[in-house]
Amino acid sequence: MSERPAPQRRRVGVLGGAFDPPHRAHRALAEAALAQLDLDALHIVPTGQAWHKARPLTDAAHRLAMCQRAFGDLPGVVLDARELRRTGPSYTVDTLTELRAEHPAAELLLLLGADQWAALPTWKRWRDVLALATVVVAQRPGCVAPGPPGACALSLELPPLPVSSTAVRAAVAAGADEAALRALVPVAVARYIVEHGLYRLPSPTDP
Ligand SMILES: Nc1ncnc2c1ncn2[C@@H]1O[C@H](COP(=O)(O)OP(=O)(O)OP(=O)(O)O)[C@@H](O)[C@H]1O
Ligand SMILES: O=C(O)c1ccc[n+]([C@@H]2O[C@H](COP(=O)([O-])O)[C@@H](O)[C@H]2O)c1
Repeated sequence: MSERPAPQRRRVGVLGGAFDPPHRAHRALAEAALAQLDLDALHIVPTGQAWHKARPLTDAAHRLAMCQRAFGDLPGVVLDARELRRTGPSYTVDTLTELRAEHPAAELLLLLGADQWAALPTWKRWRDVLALATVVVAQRPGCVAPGPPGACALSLELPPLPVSSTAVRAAVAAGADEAALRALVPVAVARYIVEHGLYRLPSPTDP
């Protein structure tokens, strides 16, 4: 008697970030995850209140609109605004706990750049994060990331991409136009930044 193959567990990826703004490395990370991890869905989760970042984040509505433009066309992507709706600091353990309840049988795969993998021991209830999800790490230029002692993660194949949201904001503040921004962020995000005047330094003529 032939045995039936065990049903595949649903695989749900989670890519969280401030996305202030989303840039080409975020997009490459999402594409690599979809291509390499056999995901049924990839939740893009913009951070509500980033307790771990010193600067205030740009309005949630702008960051969500830019995520729509950066990731919305990728198959399987779910724009997940739960952290924007939640009051109080955004903790990944809360998001994963909710996703676990919504997808009880699924494997959750949490995507992290190497900097956040190295910073994991500073996260709220980080051991619970590791129990709730399989961590998948993308290397990041300039960051050697051993992760917490004894903790394991999968790694994503991704060429090193030396781009950050900090560099994008600095480029706009230094006067980069839409054409120059396209090297750093997806085309539709570059257009959105310029149309909405995001990240510009206030000029003396501004009201
Ligand atoms: N160039 C990159 N290569 C690999 N991972 C990245 C890269 N940039 C961001 N990430 C990862 O994407 C996730 C979201 O990052 P985030 O939105 O904070 O962007 P950022 O570029 O690090 O922002 P900022 O410069 O404002 O700190 C994090 O897990 C981060 O490690
Ligand atoms: O839960 C935490 O304590 C925690 C601490 C630092 C970062 N995170 C999450 O990790 C993701 C990437 O963080 P960042 O700073 O690179 O945008 C994002 O979803 C953050 O909310 C989560």
